[in-house]
Order: sequence, then structure tokens, then C-alpha cells
Amino acid sequence: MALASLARRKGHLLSRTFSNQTSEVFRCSLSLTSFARGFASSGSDESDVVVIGGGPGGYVAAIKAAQLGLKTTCIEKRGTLGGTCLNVGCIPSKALLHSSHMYHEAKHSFSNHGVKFASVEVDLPAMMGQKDKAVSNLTRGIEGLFKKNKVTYVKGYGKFISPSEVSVDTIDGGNTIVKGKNIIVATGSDVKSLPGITIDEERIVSSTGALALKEIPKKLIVIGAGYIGLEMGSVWGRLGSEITVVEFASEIVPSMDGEIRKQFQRSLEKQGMKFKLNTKVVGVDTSSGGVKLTLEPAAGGEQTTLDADVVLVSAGRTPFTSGLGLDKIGVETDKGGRILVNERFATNVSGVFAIGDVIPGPMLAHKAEEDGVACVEFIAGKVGHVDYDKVPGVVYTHPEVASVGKTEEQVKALGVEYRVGKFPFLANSRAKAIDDAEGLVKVLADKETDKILGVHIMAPNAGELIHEAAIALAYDASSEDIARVCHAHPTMSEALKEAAMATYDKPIHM
Ligand SMILES: Cc1cc2nc3c(=O)[nH]c(=O)nc-3n(C[C@H](O)[C@H](O)[C@H](O)COP(=O)(O)OP(=O)(O)OC[C@H]3O[C@@H](n4cnc5c(N)ncnc54)[C@H](O)[C@@H]3O)c2cc1C
Ligand SMILES: NC(=O)c1ccc[n+]([C@@H]2O[C@H](COP(=O)([O-])OP(=O)(O)OC[C@H]3O[C@@H](n4cnc5c(N)ncnc54)[C@H](O)[C@@H]3O)[C@@H](O)[C@H]2O)c1
Repeated sequence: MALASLARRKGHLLSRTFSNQTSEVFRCSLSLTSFARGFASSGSDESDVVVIGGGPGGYVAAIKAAQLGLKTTCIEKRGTLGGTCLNVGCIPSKALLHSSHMYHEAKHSFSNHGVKFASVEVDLPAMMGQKDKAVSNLTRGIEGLFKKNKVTYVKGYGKFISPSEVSVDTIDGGNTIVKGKNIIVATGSDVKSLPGITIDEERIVSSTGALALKEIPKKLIVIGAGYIGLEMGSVWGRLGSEITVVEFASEIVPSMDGEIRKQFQRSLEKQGMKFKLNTKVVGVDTSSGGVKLTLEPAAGGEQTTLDADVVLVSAGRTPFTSGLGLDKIGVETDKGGRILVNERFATNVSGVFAIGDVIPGPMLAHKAEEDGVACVEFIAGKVGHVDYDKVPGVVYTHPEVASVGKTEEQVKALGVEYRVGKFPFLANSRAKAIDDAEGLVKVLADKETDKILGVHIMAPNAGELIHEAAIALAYDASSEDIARVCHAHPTMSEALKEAAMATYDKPIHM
């Protein structure tokens, strides 16, 4: 049974669970009053819950708090809701990934299906317009949800003046004090800059600039082979840019299962992406009109140079707490500036909570949303639960790469005896029918119990396929449990069934 529903039945309070506590439910017996401050009487100008930041963590927390009957205010400085994800992250990047994929398919694959054009061209302003329309529809939609749920929305920059008061410099130039019995910090993250590299959002861009380039660069250098670098590199590569990715580590997306990562890198190379691994950028010169980067092997050695029209800095993100006044009220952070919280998302200061990118854990929108729901459930005296071991991760390239649970390297490091089942999409009838059969499913299961430990998928729609595996993990399913469920034919999902079969027995179609 899923941990959360089990806990609800037993009336236990659950914490977030961490990688070194896989499947361990942490049962907390501390009284709620030591964290939350109770609720306002109606008519008071004090909110029960004040959320600073209107991103996926903050806006979801605000809506959930209002749904639980708590008087709720959300403070957001950017003028639109949805945070990094909706405004300059998940949504605009997926819009451009989809548009650029359609162009690439039209140019390179449609003729294989008997669909021919006289010519295909990119209309970049129209492509950007489609992206902007998606963003504004969605951000306005959240404002609508705030109205529907009676969340008070304050547009401005919030800073603590006490643990229960936030001073807000409003975007219309005024100032107001917002009081809250419980205050949730959901201020998210910002791009991590690199020493000696100044981002001007024109020639040297962060992801925000890379989502709004006015022309297609002839040469684009990407610093960092992580999520952003590979997704944005794919967008511009498909539209015609020459892409070189410079990565400090010896591999791309270091958190990925090694076997999948190797196939993924080969696939990106086939698409024309070049990789310089084990390499660091030591100098940048913009005096010539373009950009000249000086590179050096990560371990030191002979320097080389590389020219580009645009350089994307995508070497990670850093928690955003600037100007928030955390030091004024004594909230503890770690060395990296992330706010330290306990299993109920409470900081060391009574009544102050934190969620999302600003606390330790994966920097993902869906994780921030889960944090937000669990945090307000705790505040409301209910059960909250997020299992960081079962948060799916997806790179939205083509093919997509998605995973949930442990990589083979992590399973080995734990000393667990395990079995591996694999199934290639080349043997999947739907993938062959649509002529998009690159990739595989890999299932890792405990050798003794057959319990699924991790699932890794490289496929055109891996980001959708992974949730069957996420549910299996949440319910502690075995690989045989998945394999014995009837899967519709012909679907890509059948590859997961066959990989599960291959884990404890033999697949049929291989
Ligand atoms: C290019 C890109 C693509 C991404 N793609 C994906 C993806 O496909 N899937 C995925 O899961 N994740 C993706 N992410 C990561 C995702 O955007 C973040 O994990 C997510 O937005 C974190 O949510 P959050 O609510 O913690 O913070 P944020 O979304 O960063 O929101 C914080 C909000 O707080 C506001 N704020 C900060 N300080 C104050 C203050 N003092 N007063 C008032 N307001 C304040 C900010 O303006 C911001 O709007 C992507 C990120 C980027 C940059
Ligand atoms: N599809 C998604 O879910 C998605 C998409 C985009 C962003 N995000 C989130 O946003 C966050 C930030 O993304 P990101 O791609 O910037 O970070 P990342 O952590 O995914 O990757 C950064 C990469 O840069 C490398 N690097 C670090 N310093 C370097 C240097 N000096 N020179 C060369 N390489 C260097 C790292 O080794 C790493 O491979 C991620 O944590 C991710 O969770 C998620």
C-alpha cells in the first residue's frame, strides 16, 4: 500500500523520505503546535498562511491552504504567477522543444512517411509568439485559480521584518505589511553564474536569454551538459545552430543511469551535438563582436579556444533568498544557501516554513508542488508526505529520457543484489509502426524479493511512460506485478511490461 494512504489509515504523521531511508516511513511524534502557529479568527487582517513566491511550490501551497479553509495570501514580485517554471522554465522550454521538433521532423522525417513539402522554413517570431501565448494563458490561469479559491494576491517584493510580518514593496511603488500566523518561503532559485563570466542575456545568456534569442545563432556553445544545456541545445540545434557542449564532469547528466546515459549521448551526437567533456571554461572574450572561450582540461593542461555567436551558461541553479531578510529573523541555511527544514518543512524559526528549490532536494517543479501540498497539510494539522526517492526526472529531448528510483550505480553502491531487465523499442511494434524506435526500458529489481528499485526509459514519450513505473514504486510493486498487468496493444507501454518480464523471466518479443 502507498505510504501516504497507509499513514492516513494509521493516523501517523509522515516526513519526507530520503535516499538513505528508502521505503522507511519516518514516524514523527512531535506536537503540531511546536511548528505551526494556529489559525486567525475571521475578520482579522492576519492571514493563517502567507506564501512568499508564486512559483509551482508557492502557488500550489497557497491554493491547497485556501482549499483547507485557511485564510491565505501569496506575495509574488515578478507581476505574473507561476514562478520560474511557467514564466522562464518548464513551459516556454517545452513549447520551443515541441515547435523545433515539428520543424526538424518536417525537414528530416516526414518524407519517410510519404509527406512531402516544396520547402520548410522557420518563422522564429511566430515560434516565439506561440511560446509566449502558452506562457501567458497559463500564468493568467493561475490568477483565475487564486480568485476561485479566494487566495489574496499581493504583487511585490517581500522581506521579513519579524517571523510573522513581511514588508512588501509593491510593484506599483507602494509598501504594505502582510501579517501571517504561518509564513512559507517559496522563493525558488536563480541561475548559477560562473567566475569571470558576465551574463548579458544577448551574447552570453542564461536559460532565460536562450528562450528568447532574436535570431538563430550559427554557433552556440553550451556550458554544462545538464537538463537545461541538453534541452536548450536541442532546440537551437534542431533550428540549425552548430552546438558544442562543454562539460566539467566526465559524463553528461551525471545523475543519470550510466548505461542509459551512454546511449543518450550517442543519440545526441547523431543529431549533431558535439561534446567536450572533462573540460572547463577559464576565460571569455567578447571584444571581437562574437564570443571567444578559452578552455582547459578539467585536470589542468594545454588551453584551447572556441568561437561562438552565443554562449549559454547552464551550470546549475542556486537558491534565491536575496533581500528576503532571513538573517534578520535567524533562519538557518546550509553552505549553498538552501534553507534548512525538518520533516514538516519547518525552519528553525517557529511559524516559518520553506519549500521547493530554496530547500535541499531535486530542483524540479513537481517536487516543489508536492512540498507545497505536504507543508500546508502539516500546518493544517493533517498528514503530509513527499518521498524524494520516488520523484521522477525527465529530460525532454528527443528521445526523452525519464527515470524514477535508483540507478544501477546507486543499487551497486548500496550492496543490494539485483536483477536487470531490458527491452529495446526496436522490438516494440508501436515504435516500429511510427518509425521512432530509438531507446529502451531498463528495470532494476531486488534479486531476492523482485521489488522494483528503479526504472529508466529512453523513448520519444518517456516522460509519459515513466508514471506507470512511479506508481509501481510507490506501491512497492515487483517486476512480476507489472509484467502480469494486461497492457494495450500496440503501445509503447508494452516495452515496460516486456522489460519487467525480462527482469525475472524472459520477454516474449525478443
Ligand atoms: C529553463 C528551465 C527549464 C526547466 N524545466 C523544468 C521541467 O521541464 N520540469 C521541471 O520539473 N522543472 C523544470 N525546471 C525547474 C523548475 O522551474 C523549478 O524547479 C521550479 O520552478 C521551482 O519552483 P519554486 O516554486 O520552488 O520556485 P520558482 O519557480 O523559482 O518560484 C519562485 C518565485 O518566487 C518569487 N520571489 C522570489 N523572491 C521573492 C520575494 N522576496 N518576494 C516575492 N516574490 C519572490 C520569484 O519571482 C519566483 O516567481 C526548469 C528550470 C529552468 C530554468
Ligand atoms: N526537464 C527538467 O526537469 C528540467 C529542465 C531544465 C532545468 N531543470 C532543473 O533546473 C536545474 C538547473 O539546470 P542546469 O542544467 O543548469 O543544471 P544541472 O545541475 O542539471 O547541470 C549542470 C551541469 O553543469 C556542469 N557544470 C557545473 N559547473 C561547470 C563548469 N564550470 N563548466 C562546465 N560544466 C559545469 C555540471 O557538471 C552539470 O552536468 C536542474 O537542477 C534541473 O533540476 C529541470
